[in-house]
Amino acid sequence: MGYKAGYTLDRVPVHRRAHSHTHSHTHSYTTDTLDTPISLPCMCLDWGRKPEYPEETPAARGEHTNSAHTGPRWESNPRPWRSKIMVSLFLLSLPLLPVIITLCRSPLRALYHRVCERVLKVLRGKVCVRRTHAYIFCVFLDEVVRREAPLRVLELGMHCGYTSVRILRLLPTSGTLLTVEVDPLTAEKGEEILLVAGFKNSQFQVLPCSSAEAISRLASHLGEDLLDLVVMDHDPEQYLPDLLALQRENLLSKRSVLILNRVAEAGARVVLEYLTTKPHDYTVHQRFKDMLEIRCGNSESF
Ligand SMILES: C[S@@+](CC[C@H](N)C(=O)[O-])C[C@H]1O[C@@H](n2cnc3c(N)ncnc32)[C@H](O)[C@@H]1O
Repeated sequence: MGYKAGYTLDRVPVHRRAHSHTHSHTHSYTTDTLDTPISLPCMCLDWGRKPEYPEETPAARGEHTNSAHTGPRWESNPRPWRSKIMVSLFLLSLPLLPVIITLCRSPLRALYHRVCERVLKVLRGKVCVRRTHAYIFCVFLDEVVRREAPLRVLELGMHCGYTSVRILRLLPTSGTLLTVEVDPLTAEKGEEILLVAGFKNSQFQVLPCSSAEAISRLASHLGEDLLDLVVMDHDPEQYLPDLLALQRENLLSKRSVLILNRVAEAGARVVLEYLTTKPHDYTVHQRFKDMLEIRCGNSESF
């Protein structure tokens, strides 16, 4: 089999070494640590391309592509394992890329810094908005729970239990929390979090179902009691249907308090409109950003 001219990394023409090998390759470079030349074009950039050496494919040699190899694979077809090694080396060196760019003094470094700054800015903006909202909502909620010291609390939308923990830690000793989460897996994790946080099953109950379903079964959980506090943090489109269901089931008293989160969302508009049409039944006690505290009954009932 013939060869074409090429040079090793130490500038030795390839043909001197290629004689001792059964294969030689076009545009090959070798290092002293490897016995056979490495075909650089084969490394990783030729995925999906047609074979550069059609005469060396198993098909061209009359072999079936799935046939079992009798000898070591690298002897009959050396490229795949070399390619894998080179791809692995390339991938392993990727984490070093920022260090290399930072060390070299070039316009590339300035560009790299600018890209990093932009990415951080975008990420920081997104993360902060969410964190701030969750935090402000909990501060808002904490203040109401401290002030009202509710004994029976219903939370709609537990997710993984962050607000549940905040409520539970402020409840009076005999206070209990019923919390609803429609996603069963999330409800399971949320319950685990409450238990790990140190709360007991006598203090809370997780209802893994929709808010509508939970409300229809709530009387059996509450017995003679009514709800002192209802926290709506699930689906804003469900706020009005759920409020109407709570009324129908006679689960609210003249002293019940409702906390609604994310009322700026389009789905919550109908509940706000409804509340304005019932000034004798509901009073907006405070509004902060998109959070509302509503009292059942007008201000004279308090
Ligand atoms: C914004 S997250 C609640 C966050 C939680 N209160 C906290 O701060 O930790 C809304 C949750 O409500 C759940 N959810 C949405 N619609 C629901 C429904 N109709 N009934 C019960 N849960 C619902 C979602 O699965 C989601 O986990």
